[in-house]
Amino acid sequence: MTIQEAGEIAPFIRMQNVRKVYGSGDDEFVAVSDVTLNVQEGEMVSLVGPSGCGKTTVLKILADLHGYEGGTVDIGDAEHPFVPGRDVGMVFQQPLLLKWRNIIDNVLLPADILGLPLKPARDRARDLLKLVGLEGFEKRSPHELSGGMQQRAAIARALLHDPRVVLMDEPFGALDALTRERMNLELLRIWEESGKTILFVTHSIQEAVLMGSKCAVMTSGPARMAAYFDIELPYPRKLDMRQSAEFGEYARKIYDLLGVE
Ligand SMILES: Nc1ncnc2c1ncn2[C@@H]1O[C@H](COP(=O)(O)OP(=O)(O)OP(=O)(O)O)[C@@H](O)[C@H]1O
Repeated sequence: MTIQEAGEIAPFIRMQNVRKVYGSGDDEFVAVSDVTLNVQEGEMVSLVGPSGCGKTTVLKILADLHGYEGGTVDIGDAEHPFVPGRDVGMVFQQPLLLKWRNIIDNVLLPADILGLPLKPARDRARDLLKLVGLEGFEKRSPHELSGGMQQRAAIARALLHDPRVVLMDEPFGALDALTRERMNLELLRIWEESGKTILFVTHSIQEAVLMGSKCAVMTSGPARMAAYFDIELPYPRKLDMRQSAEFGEYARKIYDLLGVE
């Protein structure tokens, strides 16, 4: 019986035993040895692990920027085929705004690339700038905005073409601690309002627990998926939850999986 016949909702993203090797021959390097990950539509999955364990590689495979040598990756279904160029939004550690474009024109970049009609795209860019708290900054240059504000603009840009999945690679890693905490709460709000499926890569165990509805823990040597579990903390998530026993248990579980004393 298939999952659909059993009455369950098929996962939106299905990665089974994915293996990725860089180079060949003597230079061969196994970046990811065995990743299995099912993501339902609308989930926020935090992907946590040490540097070099293959987190970015997993995102690149999902965005179809990389092939892979073993396993299977399926996204969407036959009725709604997934087209990475159209259906993925990406946010990186650096906002990567074009300095010669003002903020709204930066947010409009995917419309230029995908050839979307400009008028509705501009209206959507305005709405998204409002969603990320940048209303009134449309005409500013990137250098006039703080690092946190620039990253908000990058999030709006990633949402412009209404992607089905947003891949975020250490999006707040370059921000100071206080701004990072504020952005964590902002992203949770944006996620709840937009209903997007988000994969969120982080090195921070606390951030992984705070942000995730699910958490994937990856370890290195060899790089593999050590665990994948629900984070059943209530919503809306709040910073002071980090002091709760329940939060502490999730954090301890991840520390144990990563072999951190
Ligand atoms: N294009 C490439 N060619 C060869 N090796 C690569 C390439 N890209 C990544 N690697 C190697 O694959 C491993 C996994 O890299 P990846 O960037 O996925 O890790 P990561 O967990 O995202 O690391 P970080 O947290 O430091 O960003 C690393 O050892 C890296 O050196």
